[in-house]
Amino acid sequence: MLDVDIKGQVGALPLTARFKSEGGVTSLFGQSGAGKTSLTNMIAGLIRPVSGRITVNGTPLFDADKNINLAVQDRRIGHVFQDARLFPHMSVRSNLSYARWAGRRKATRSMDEVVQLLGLQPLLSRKPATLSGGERQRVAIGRALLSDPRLLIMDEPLANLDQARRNDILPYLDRLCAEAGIPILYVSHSIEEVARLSQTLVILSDGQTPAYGPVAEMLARTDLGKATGRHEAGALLEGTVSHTDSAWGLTHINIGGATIQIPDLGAAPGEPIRLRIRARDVALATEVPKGLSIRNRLGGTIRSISEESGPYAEILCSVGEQMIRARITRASVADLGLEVGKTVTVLIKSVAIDKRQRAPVPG
Ligand SMILES: Nc1ncnc2c1ncn2[C@@H]1O[C@H](COP(=O)(O)OP(=O)(O)OP(=O)(O)O)[C@@H](O)[C@H]1O
Repeated sequence: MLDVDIKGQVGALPLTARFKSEGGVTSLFGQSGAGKTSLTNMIAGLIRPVSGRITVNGTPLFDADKNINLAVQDRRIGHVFQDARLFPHMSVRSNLSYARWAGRRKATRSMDEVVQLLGLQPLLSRKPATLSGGERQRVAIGRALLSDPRLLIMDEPLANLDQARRNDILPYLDRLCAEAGIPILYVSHSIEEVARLSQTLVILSDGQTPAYGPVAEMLARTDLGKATGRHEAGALLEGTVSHTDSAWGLTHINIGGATIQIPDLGAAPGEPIRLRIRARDVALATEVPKGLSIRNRLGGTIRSISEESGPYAEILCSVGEQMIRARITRASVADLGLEVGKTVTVLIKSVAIDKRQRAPVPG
């Protein structure tokens, strides 16, 4: 449980942050300069807020009214930065054991467990300079975990990696987020990472937290366009694998009352899956179309239409209990007579959903 309600100042930027999360992975999402790093530095004790309080699992780290301001080392926060910051002269094994020693606590996780979780065994005798950026970040995460933190802060851990290295490390982050057993604050300006890894999403915009809540709910909100970035708009569907049609190479995902077909994921029936569907990959029809190549045709109801002046409109549709966003032209909205409450067929191209957008539902 993470409870933050603080005001502070970083250079010229006044920062006011208020959010609560029930644990698991909380993502702090915002554009560059929104104040993400400054906020995590306040939580970690590197910058002092002017007022308010910060509580992790019931322990106050900072409370201006009660004059509580725990020192950085007493906050027990594992901090993973964009650059791994490993000791260059030490092997991976020594970097990990140093963290354990520096933590000086009875760690809840053994070295073997952490090595296993992050796939570090083949790297143990190597020096940081011989590792790839993704491998270095995995070691940095392992080191942070071994200091037995009460909270793990990851500040854009993938920011310095190219797409191929990101794809290498993401499955480890999936496991970490599902199995870490401690709250994680994950800072990112990639909506893909946020949608994949987190349960709670906190939006940070111009030093303010205008909204926070369950990630699927937040991504379905069309009023947060400025903070989340329009081009990335999409919605998160949660479902389970029904079966894979190997003749056509398609996995069928049950999203509760409807099925979506996507390129074969190699996932077993029953496996929980998250799918981020980008708004620009969704089209709407007022009648069930015939002679169309798009396989995913879901019955939906329009719940909101964004008021915009540009050429595009964002439409939020409910499909069963889930929400899907469509980005279409305002001209189409007018031509088709789309309005709130109208039933539509939601069309999603199967090929638009690739493996990079698939994500397991964190446990
Ligand atoms: N020590 C400082 N002194 C003065 N201004 C600062 C300081 N640190 C940060 N700022 C300013 O505060 C604002 C927020 O910076 P911050 O690094 O927290 O943003 P961010 O959301 O983490 O950005 P990015 O995604 O680019 O890392 C920026 O305008 C930055 O220039």
